[in-house]
Amino acid sequence: MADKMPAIMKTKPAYGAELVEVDVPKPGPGEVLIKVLATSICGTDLHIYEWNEWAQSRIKTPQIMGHEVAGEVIEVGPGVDTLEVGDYISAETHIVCGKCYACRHNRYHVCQNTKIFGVDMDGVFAEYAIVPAQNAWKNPKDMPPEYAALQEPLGNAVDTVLAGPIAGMSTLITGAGPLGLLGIAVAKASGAYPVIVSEPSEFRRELAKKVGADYVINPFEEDPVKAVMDITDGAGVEVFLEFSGAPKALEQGLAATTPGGRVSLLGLFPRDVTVDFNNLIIFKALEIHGITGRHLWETWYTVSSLIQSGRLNLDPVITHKYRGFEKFEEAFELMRAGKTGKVVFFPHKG
Ligand SMILES: NC(=O)c1ccc[n+]([C@@H]2O[C@H](COP(=O)([O-])OP(=O)(O)OC[C@H]3O[C@@H](n4cnc5c(N)ncnc54)[C@H](O)[C@@H]3O)[C@@H](O)[C@H]2O)c1
Ligand SMILES: C[C@@H](O)[C@H](N)C(=O)O
Ligand SMILES: [Zn+2]
Ligand SMILES: [Zn+2]
Repeated sequence: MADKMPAIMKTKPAYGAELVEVDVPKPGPGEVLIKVLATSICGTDLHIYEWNEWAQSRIKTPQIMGHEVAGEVIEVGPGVDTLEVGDYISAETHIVCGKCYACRHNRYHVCQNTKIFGVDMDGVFAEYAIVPAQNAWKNPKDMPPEYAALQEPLGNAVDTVLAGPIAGMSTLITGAGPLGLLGIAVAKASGAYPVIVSEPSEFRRELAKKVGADYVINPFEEDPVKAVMDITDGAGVEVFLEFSGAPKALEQGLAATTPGGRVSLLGLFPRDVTVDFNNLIIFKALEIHGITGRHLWETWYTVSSLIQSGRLNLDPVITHKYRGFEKFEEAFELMRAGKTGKVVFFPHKG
C-alpha cells in the first residue's frame, strides 16, 4: 500500500474543495483503517462545499470531506477487539458520547455531544479512511458497496417512513431529492399505497416514478392539497413525510393529511416557519415526529434487512457513479444543480 493517497479536501474557508495528496492515516486506539470501496455525496457535503453559514460556523479547515461509506478493514488500531482485517463495514457517522442524559436513556440519536466524521474531523472522500471501531457496522460480503455506502442516508429515510404504521396507507412525500427518493423506496417496500410525491423538479419527478411513486405532482403548477384530496376521495393521506425542507411543503402536507394522521419531518427548514397550529395540527389531532440521524443500532438492522430482502428499488436513486475522484467538481456541480439522485465515488481504479 502506498504512503500517500488522493483525498477531496476542504483546504480553505471558501467555496469549493481540492483534490490533494495526503498521507495515508494510521489508526489510533479504538480505530480502524479502511480501504474505501464506495462513498457517496450527502447534502451536508454540498453545504460544506458551498461554504454556507452553517458550514462556516462548524467546519475547521483543512479537512477531508465525506461521511457516507463502505470499506474493507485493512488495519486495526490498539484495543480494537470487535473488528479484524478483512471485515467489510459501513459506518454510523454520529460519534456519540455514551455518557450524557440522552445516551443513558438509549437515545443515542440525540446525544448532546455528537461528533460527526467528515464534519467535525477528517472524513471518507479518500482512498483510505479512519473509522472509530464503535461506529462500524459489519455488512454481508455480498452487499454491493454502493448500496452499503447508502445505508447511512437510508437510515434517515427508514426512521422517517417507519416512525409509525405505513403498510397499506396513503402517503404523501414532499421533496424527491436524494433523501426523498430513498424515502419513496422504503415506503414502497413497506407496502404504502398510494405513494403521492410532490416535487417541483421534472428530473426528480421522473426519478420518483422510476423508484415507484404512484402519483407525482408539481407543486408549482398544481395545488398538491387538491391533488391529494382528489386521489384519496377527499379523505387526505394517512401519512405525510416531509423531505424537502420547504416551508410551503410543510403547510401543504399538513393540510393534505387526514385528521388523526401521522406526520414525520426530516427536511431542515432554512428559517423559522409559521404554521396555523390550531387548524392544521391541534384540531386535526395529528401525530407529529421530528426525525434526526438514526436509532443506534435498531435502524441499521432494519436498513440492512431491507436491502438484503431485495425489495428496495435503489438503482434508479443512484444516478451517477465515478471511478476515482478526478471529476469531483463535476459531481458536486451536478448535484448542486439538482440534476442527480445519489452520486457515488469508487475511489480505487483497479
Ligand atoms: N433530520 C436529519 O437528520 C436530516 C439528515 C439528512 C438530511 N436532512 C434534510 O433532509 C432534506 C432532504 O435532503 P436532500 O439531500 O434530499 O435535499 P435536497 O435539497 O436535494 O432535496 C430537497 C427536494 O425538495 C424539493 N422541493 C423544493 N421545494 C419544494 C416544495 N415546495 N414542495 C416539494 N418539494 C420541494 C427540491 O426540488 C429538492 O428536490 C434536507 O432539508 C436536508 O437538510 C435532514
Ligand atoms: C451528517 C448528516 O448529513 C447525516 N446524514 C446525519 O444523519 O446526521
Ligand atoms: Zn449526511
Ligand atoms: Zn451522549
